Amino acid sequence: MTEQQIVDLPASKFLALDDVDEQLPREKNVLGVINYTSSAADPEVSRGHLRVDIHMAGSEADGFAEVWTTDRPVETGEFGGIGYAHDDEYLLCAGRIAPAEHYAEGTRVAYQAMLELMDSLGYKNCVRMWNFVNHINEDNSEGMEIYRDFCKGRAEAFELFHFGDTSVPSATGIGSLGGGIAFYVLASRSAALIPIENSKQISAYNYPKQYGPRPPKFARATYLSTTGADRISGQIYVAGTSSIRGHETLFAGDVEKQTLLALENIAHLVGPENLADYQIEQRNALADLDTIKVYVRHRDDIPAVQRICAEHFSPDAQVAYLNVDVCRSDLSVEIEGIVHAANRGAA
Ligand SMILES: C=C(O[C@@H]1C=C(C(=O)O)C=C[C@H]1O)C(=O)O
Repeated sequence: MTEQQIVDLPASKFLALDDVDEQLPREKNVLGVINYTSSAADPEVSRGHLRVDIHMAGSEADGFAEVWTTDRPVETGEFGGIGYAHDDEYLLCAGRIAPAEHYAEGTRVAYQAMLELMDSLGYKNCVRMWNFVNHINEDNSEGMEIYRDFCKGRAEAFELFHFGDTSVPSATGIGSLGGGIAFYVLASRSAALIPIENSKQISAYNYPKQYGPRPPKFARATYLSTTGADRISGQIYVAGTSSIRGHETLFAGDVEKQTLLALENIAHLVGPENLADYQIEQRNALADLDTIKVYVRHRDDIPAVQRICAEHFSPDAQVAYLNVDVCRSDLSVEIEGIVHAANRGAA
């Protein structure tokens, strides 16, 4: 594909879990269905697209399905325990690490399979990753917090594949309700990406050692556009964002203040001042965020978090609330989303 041929950008939306098959758009092909549901299942591709069940909801009524669609034909397969679907421009793949006493090695091996698959299919741009870690704040059998254990394996795998800090994807690393560790990835073949950091936060890959032996390797956001020259009409994938300034957690124990700071962090991240550092000309605000996931540690806090979010998000945005743990035990809330359609006003 040459730079002149314009490729569409990925499309995703949330559907209700019940009857998801009935609701799948008939005029499109399905790349993947990610069920945020009440049990875990290995990735599978028997229906001509990628399917994976991630244990993120106490009951099906609290869950939802994230559906990725495309106009191009979809091919599926499995490689080293990784299920995948791709349409010649975008690859969606998923893997799982069974419950274990420690996770660094299993994470490294599963990530290696995923990175090898990307290489072999020609998807060199790792756009966005989601990681769901059961017992994320508990210690492994050697006394290391499971999130830190996971971060170690991930850092090792990226290192083996020569991913420098500025080529890691934006990501989410969040608690789940069961199933060891599950992950899925969106990668692109010809669409270009720019990793974006937040000038008000230290890059996660530069966090000091107090947060674990290997830092979390992810970008704060990824700008994805059809060509490298297009700094106007791309999408922005916002990583899981929390109440962190510099590298420090702020407002521990105050969920409302933590929600407001997480929102402020996202507003700055996707806003014109931060994007100007990357010559991206978009004037986004929180109202431009869509397909939003809000992770809340304590179920009782959900109404307060919902109230604050409703004041900032577009009434038309899709927003899912999930009651799970967050990567640091002093964080009560975390928010992610995608700016799908750019607000193109010149910066
Ligand atoms: C909230 C933070 O990190 C979380 C953990 C991530 C990971 O390990 O992949 C990515 C984003 C967040 O889900 C943060 O460090 O700011």
